[in-house]
Amino acid sequence: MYLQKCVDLPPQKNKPLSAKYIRSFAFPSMKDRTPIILTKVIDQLSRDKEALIDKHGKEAKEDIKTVINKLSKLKNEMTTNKSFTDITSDRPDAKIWNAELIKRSFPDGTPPNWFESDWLYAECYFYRRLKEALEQSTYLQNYDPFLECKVESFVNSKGAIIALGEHLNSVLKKVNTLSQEEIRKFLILYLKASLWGNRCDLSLSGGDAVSPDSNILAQTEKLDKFILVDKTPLVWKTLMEKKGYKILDIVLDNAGYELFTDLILADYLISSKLVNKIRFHAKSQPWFVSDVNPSDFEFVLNAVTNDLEDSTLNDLGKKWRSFLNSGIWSLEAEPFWTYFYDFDAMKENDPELYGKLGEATLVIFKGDLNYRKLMADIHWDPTTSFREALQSFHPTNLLSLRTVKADLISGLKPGVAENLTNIKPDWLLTGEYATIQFDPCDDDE
Ligand SMILES: O=P(O)(O)OC[C@H]1O[C@](O)(CO)[C@@H](O)[C@@H]1O
Ligand SMILES: [Mn+2]
Repeated sequence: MYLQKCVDLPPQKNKPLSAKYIRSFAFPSMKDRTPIILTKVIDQLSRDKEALIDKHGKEAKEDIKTVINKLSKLKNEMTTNKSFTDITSDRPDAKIWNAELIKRSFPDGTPPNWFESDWLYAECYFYRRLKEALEQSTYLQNYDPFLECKVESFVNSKGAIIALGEHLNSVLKKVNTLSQEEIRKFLILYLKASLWGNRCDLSLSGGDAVSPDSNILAQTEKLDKFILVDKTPLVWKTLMEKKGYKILDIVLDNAGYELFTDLILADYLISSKLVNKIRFHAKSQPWFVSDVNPSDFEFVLNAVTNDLEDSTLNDLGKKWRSFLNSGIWSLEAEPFWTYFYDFDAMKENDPELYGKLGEATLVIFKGDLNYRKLMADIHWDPTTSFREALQSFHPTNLLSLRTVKADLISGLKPGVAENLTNIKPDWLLTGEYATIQFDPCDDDE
């Protein structure tokens, strides 16, 4: 039986998460959630078939059929726990994936599989296989099966988007006369809006739309009790103490509403002169359903600029475009973000990117998957310090804004995790709770 090697255990202390532990979130995620995501991709392709044929001609029909067959085969491989196969692709990253497959093979040479591997590796491999099927086609090379649900998430959040946009606009009108205290207060407010934006990922919901409360700014205070660690004072201190030219990196998570909250924060940081330049980091391929690709970034910018109902949004959109044109903002999509690597592995495997992040005064990591990578996807004792859990990853001052959606965490005070387990056994999985965690730059110590 294919699940024979799974054990009836919860995640194991100080070990990477894996679907082999039946009482961990990785198990139902690999058994049910990922195959559902794949089924939805196949359904989406079937729905888009006519439009794709209209666009590319009837030759596309066979092409779509071949991709659907490959994806159905992938689903079967996953649900019957088949061994992983090499990535067949001309893209340079294939070599890295294929070398990893050998590295992770069992002692008898059998390649890794879906349920016994580390969960992070298996999940990332899934999205790489999805891309492989598209890459091998003629007409679907750049097809994004998650595009429609990402667009929908933006459209469904319109109320919250307008409210946030108008709030920022009214603050920026008086930005030059704000006191230090007011500048600090609004920084914290927009950091929290961006944090709670992370509740709206579409991977946990399997692609179903999740809409934010349209009154998110009024909500942030009420939500404070769900923030288990709040290091916002250190963000303020860091930005205040550092003099001269300040670069901020934002390692983005989800498209749609969450991206909009990130752009609001980024605008505020530039307009209040807390930083001088912001580099956004997106994913270069469809990733964990709702993660931002460069085209999703473009979509949000265009949607905001051309919004027919709200001229405040139009003004923000024009300003954001000018930030991009002048280089005050930039958008990058380095391959490292769509590998299987955790961030402890960055220094060794992408020293250039590690060095680049080191140029920044602060790097913000958004969301749950980035958090998992920060933690090397290890089930730490919850009282392990955030710093220790980061292991070798200390490129510069680092901030994580995460709503808690997977069974790992660090930096909690003794007793907090146990208490939450008593009152809400699934507290690690629902996105209701959040953490704002900070690691200072080594040079500052
Ligand atoms: O968009 P986020 O916040 O990274 O969340 C992604 C979801 O995907 C996972 O990383 C695993 O599928 C979960 O941990 C989380 O539910
Ligand atoms: Mn995501």
